[in-house]
Amino acid sequence: MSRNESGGVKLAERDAQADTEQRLPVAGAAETRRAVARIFAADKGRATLVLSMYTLAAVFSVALPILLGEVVDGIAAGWSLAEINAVCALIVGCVAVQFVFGRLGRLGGYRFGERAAARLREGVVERVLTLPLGRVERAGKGDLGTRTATDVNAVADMLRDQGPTVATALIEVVVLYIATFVVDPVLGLWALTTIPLLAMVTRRYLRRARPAFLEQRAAMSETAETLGASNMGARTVAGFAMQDERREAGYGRADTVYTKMIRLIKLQLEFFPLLLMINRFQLMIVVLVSGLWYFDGGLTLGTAVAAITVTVRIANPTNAVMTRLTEFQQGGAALARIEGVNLVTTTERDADPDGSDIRLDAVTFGYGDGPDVLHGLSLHPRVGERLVVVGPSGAGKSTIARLLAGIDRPRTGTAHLGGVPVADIGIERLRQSIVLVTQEHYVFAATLRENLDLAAPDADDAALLAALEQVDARWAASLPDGLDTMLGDEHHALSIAEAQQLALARVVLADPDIVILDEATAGIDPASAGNVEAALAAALGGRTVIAIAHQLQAAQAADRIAVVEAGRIVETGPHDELLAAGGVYADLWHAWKGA
Ligand SMILES: Nc1ncnc2c1ncn2[C@@H]1O[C@H](COP(=O)(O)OP(=O)(O)OP(=O)(O)O)[C@@H](O)[C@H]1O
Repeated sequence: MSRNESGGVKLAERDAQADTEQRLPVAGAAETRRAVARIFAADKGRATLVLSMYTLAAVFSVALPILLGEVVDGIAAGWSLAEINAVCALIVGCVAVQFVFGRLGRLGGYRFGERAAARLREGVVERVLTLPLGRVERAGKGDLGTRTATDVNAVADMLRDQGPTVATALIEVVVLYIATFVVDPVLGLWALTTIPLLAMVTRRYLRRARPAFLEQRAAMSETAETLGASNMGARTVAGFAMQDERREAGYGRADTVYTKMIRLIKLQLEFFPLLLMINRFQLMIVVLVSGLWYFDGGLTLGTAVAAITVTVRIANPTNAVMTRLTEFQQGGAALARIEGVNLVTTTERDADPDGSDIRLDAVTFGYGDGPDVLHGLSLHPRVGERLVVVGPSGAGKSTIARLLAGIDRPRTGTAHLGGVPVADIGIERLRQSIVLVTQEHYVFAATLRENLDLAAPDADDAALLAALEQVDARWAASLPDGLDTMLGDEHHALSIAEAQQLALARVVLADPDIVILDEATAGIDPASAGNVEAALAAALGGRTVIAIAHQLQAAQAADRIAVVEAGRIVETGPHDELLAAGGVYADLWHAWKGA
């Protein structure tokens, strides 16, 4: 099977698997409420100040209808012009004060939201970085991507924009209800009569909307997953004429999102007209009662006007709260998903290795619920040895690398570093001992210096340049701004080979005891790959190097070669010995030489 074909089969297998992969958990309502409480507790002072501003703004705003009622009664009682003017001036004063508190509150609310969103974003990224790589991979790129980007943005939007609006409106509603009691306690009670109805309708809506929002967001994640897979594997999709299949998969996902959205819209179409009716009903009750009472002589005209004006004003903030409930639900669903990342249970990784002896003993391993791909395999690289692992495509070479690097745990048998299971060693500690370099390299949109010193924050420029030289990265010398050159697609884009050399330079700088290279020079053209490998070998002298290689050239120079076939080690020994033995390695060598 050619490399391209093997890649195609793997893509198809892995993509099909993505559906059944272990999704990250989603937090329940109680956990989400605790997350909200944590957000507020983290900036308690500012939150209290902002809420006080909102309350003051609401209090000064209800002064207007109450004072208006006073003016009406004052006119009826024969107030002088000066008295009327004084109350009107008071009204203007209240409006001005309300405006100032309102603006300050909004500004403070926005700042609070911005800071909370930033903390949330940092928190989730930090958490993802502490998760074992195997768990992150199983979560699926689409799901994780949606949680760390789309969901965090939705919560940020809720905290920054919707949050202050809803908080202001909620406080206004409460203050307005209190005001109806201040105007007249009996009318206040009448205004409250529609509350049970409102609570019932809202509760019913929220109960049905929460799962609907969660389902809609999950469907969006799955769409991102499917489209991402088609995108990443575009060449393979074309090579295997899988366009129709992929298109159908995309349509299928989009259809699910559409169905979920329609369900939500239907829920809202039921809820909002009901809300409007309840508002109107409340106003009708207060107008009717205060009107009848006024004509009966039990109420002054001013009190009736004040009660009706206050009740009219209840509708606006109530609607503002309810309309934004939708965004709040979206934000709540997004927060539940972000909080879910914190709920991922991982075994405590606190084992402390004694030395740098690494070994696999009788390990079996398979992906997910799939069959074993390694069968009782043992491999013991000697300390300081350069061991090359070769074998046909799909034999299990990369899987060996993953077990040695502690990304996955064996099903049975042991993968030990310094006498303890590799997968039990804390990520930070493990990275001091082992670095795995694969074909996937990431070039950060940052300077060359920043791209390098993430592997060794204390290294000076001379050390960074020496590391580049040690991996034969001559291109670095001709960069316009040297180590200060900005890298990344929008600045100075590196070729695949250059990005691989950058990754290898990071290994030199990180200086771990054990380096695992999984086809780490595959993107470099074969002629230069030899130079890079020789330079790297010199740089890594004294380290244990386990290299997975397709190019058998690398094997020739190794201390020892391990040949893997169908998940088992079938031969080990130095090049000359294996060649003379005339077994699997000799066949591979001759085939490679012939090619
Ligand atoms: N993430 C995965 N999910 C499911 N199966 C996988 C996954 N990765 C590898 N496999 C399967 O495990 C087996 C061993 O794969 P592995 O990548 O270790 O082989 P390899 O020798 O490194 O192959 P290659 O030389 O093509 O990279 C193959 O059958 C492969 O299809």
